Amino acid sequence: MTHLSVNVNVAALLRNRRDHAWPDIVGLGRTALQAGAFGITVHPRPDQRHIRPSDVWDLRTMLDAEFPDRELNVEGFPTSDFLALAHDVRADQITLVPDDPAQATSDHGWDFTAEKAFLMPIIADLKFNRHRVALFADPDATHMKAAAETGADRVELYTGPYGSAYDDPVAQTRALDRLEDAARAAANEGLGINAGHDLTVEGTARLVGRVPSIDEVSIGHALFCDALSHGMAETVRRYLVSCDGQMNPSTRDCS
Ligand SMILES: CC(=O)[C@@H](O)[C@H](O)COP(=O)(O)O
Ligand SMILES: NCC(=O)COP(=O)(O)O
Repeated sequence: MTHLSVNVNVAALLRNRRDHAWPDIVGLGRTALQAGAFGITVHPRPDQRHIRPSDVWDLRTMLDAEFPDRELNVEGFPTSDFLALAHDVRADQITLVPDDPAQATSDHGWDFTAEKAFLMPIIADLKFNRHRVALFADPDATHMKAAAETGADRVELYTGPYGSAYDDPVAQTRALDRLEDAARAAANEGLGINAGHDLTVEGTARLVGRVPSIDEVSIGHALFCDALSHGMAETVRRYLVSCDGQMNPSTRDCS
């Protein structure tokens, strides 16, 4: 079964628009977990455009008190501030992403060969402190040997090109083939496989149907769009069906 980790970045983006106490990030996370999500993902960026360190602490407090069997996945570029936060909140999983602070969003994986010397000591220290380490990776089978050589536990396959090809069947199939090849290569190197970015309820079902070995998908943007129409609990239930590789009977309505 592919685990679902709900990324709550966009709820924090909405909260910061007026900086009131709503939407309630922790409350939405709680509803997602109550509906069956395996975990919560956050990406505290340096400019705090959405998730703030205080949000991460609040989510950790809720998880410890109410869902000790679920996980907190903290994503970000390994600055000293980021690593200190991820360590101090006892992130179950830390997903290292090669984002420049000015980037609009995450849109590429690591250059594992060029960044190996930089990443290896960081990964070794995180694993020593009992964090699972995932590295954001382009879906390229030829990159997986170098990814494994960093010592990481998993790769998170970047699904942006796949997700954005929702209206181009040829491009979507090509992207899905790349993801399947990359996942196979990652598994052959002993890496666990996560996936994320621009996944929808339909795209997740197709992806997991093709690559059932995926350990975890982290989904935020499309899931919250759907939750505007269907509510968080029902939306999570739909994404859990997709994480089983099954198409939902309901259509995705992001209106
Ligand atoms: C790593 C990745 O693809 C996403 O998890 C990322 O967190 C998206 O960041 P924004 O929500 O800031 O676009
Ligand atoms: N790692 C992907 C993630 O956490 C959420 O990405 P998105 O669904 O908001 O594009």
